[in-house]
Amino acid sequence: ELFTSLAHMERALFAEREISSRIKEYVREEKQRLDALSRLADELETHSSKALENVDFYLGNPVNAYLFVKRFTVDWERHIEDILKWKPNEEFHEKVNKLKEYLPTYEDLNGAVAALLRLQDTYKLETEKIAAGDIAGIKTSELSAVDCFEVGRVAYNDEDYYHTTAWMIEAMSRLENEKNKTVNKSEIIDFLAFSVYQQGNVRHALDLTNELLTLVPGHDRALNNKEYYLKMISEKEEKMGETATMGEAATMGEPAADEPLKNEKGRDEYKSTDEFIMYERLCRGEHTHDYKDQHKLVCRYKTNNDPLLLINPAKEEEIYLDPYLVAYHNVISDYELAVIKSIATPKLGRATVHNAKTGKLEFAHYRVSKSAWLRPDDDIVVERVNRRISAVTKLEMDTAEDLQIANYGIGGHYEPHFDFARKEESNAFKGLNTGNRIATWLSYMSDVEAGGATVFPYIGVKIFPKRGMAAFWYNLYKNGDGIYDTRHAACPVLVGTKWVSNKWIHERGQEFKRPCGLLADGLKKD
Ligand SMILES: O=C(O)CCC(=O)C(=O)O
Ligand SMILES: [Fe+2]
Repeated sequence: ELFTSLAHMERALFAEREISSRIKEYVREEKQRLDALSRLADELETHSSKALENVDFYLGNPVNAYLFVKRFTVDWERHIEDILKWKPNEEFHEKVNKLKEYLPTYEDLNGAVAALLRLQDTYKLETEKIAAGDIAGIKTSELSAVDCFEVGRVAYNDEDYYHTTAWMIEAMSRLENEKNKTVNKSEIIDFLAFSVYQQGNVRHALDLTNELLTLVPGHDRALNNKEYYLKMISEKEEKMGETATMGEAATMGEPAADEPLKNEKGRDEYKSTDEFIMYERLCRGEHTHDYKDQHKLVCRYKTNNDPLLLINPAKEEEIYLDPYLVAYHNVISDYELAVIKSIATPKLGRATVHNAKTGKLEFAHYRVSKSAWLRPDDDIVVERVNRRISAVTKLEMDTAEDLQIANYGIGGHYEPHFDFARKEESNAFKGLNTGNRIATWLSYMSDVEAGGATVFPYIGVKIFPKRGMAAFWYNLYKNGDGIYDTRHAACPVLVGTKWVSNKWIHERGQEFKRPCGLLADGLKKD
């Protein structure tokens, strides 16, 4: 009796000890979870308060924009969701889920990567430099191996094997230097092998697949692919005949392993036209044309004997003589710009701009019309600006078309076009009843940190935006013919945001200001 009872007691003591250690284990796990949550909260707080200090600066950078979107898609799914799910608290989850509505999605991730890759192409940015946090000399966050890997993966899903290869190679090289590896080497090789195969480099794909198999010996897909690649190579060798040696035959007609083929898929024919090539060169700020009249260009104070300009002359800089193209510096004040920006409301329009929410390029212009929502003072400011434009250009201001305001985000651009209607589009401005667009006044309402130039590919002119500056040119000769050399485009914004407004001036009403002529001339205003 005593003996059994003692045995019971002893078992009870063991149980007591076990309960204690279970509790301790539970508390340790809870602490870990709370530590992780608290680290996460700190991280989100640090990040958001730093970004909120200067939102335009922060989100105006394509790398920051990508990293921001990535943290709420890929990172969230990989690391954050688990921490939050662990021991759920319903009220907490309900609140977090509500806020998630405002967070970026995978669609945004695709958009951010697409913008980054488009900018990489237009501005010829090296993958290595972007990853090292250098965008055309502007310092940004560095990318980790997994950051590069995710860029490559988005490109891969888009069947863009050229960029997949470049970014996976960069991920590999970043991985070598990482103390805490952010991604598995085998995952990178897996994508890389397939993308170099898609680019036509079977031998390189085979080498990579062998490397993958040394890392993950039983990898099913790699084993299958290896067999397939070997078969392709031996078929090719047979075709090459007996004259070539084995090694040569296998690589003949293929690029060297370190020289991936450029994938042409998705690049429409337009992109290889002279015009597009010139457009991109000008966007990069390259010199494309020698201008024979360069020495004739002057800068001058312009008053046109108009009282408004006598007290405050326009600072005119000639850019081109035929077609006549000039810039006016500090011609619109910061206050006026602020008012014009504030009255811009989004409406469907006609330019390709970057939608920050979807990350896509879409048609959207901001249109200002003289309607009820204009505050009385705003109206006066718009009138005042129009009055100044009229004084400077010596043209009548018309209200046939509303002031068009465009806000381009990262990657936002507008491909080459004419502002006037061509003969075959005789109906273009019919409804307006004011004729064709005789001239364009383009106001720059913001500085742009990098990119975003207005370029004229036929004459080799590039104008880099400056806040308060305006560009002015005639679209039509005096006889009404269109001036085709005015074809122009807005380059993608590389860093920053770009605000412009277009004031189109029409033919009607200019009868005394700029009389018609019989000839295709009359480019000079005086
Ligand atoms: O934004 C620019 O630089 C040019 C815009 C333009 O050409 C237009 O809106 O018609
Ligand atoms: Fe235009």
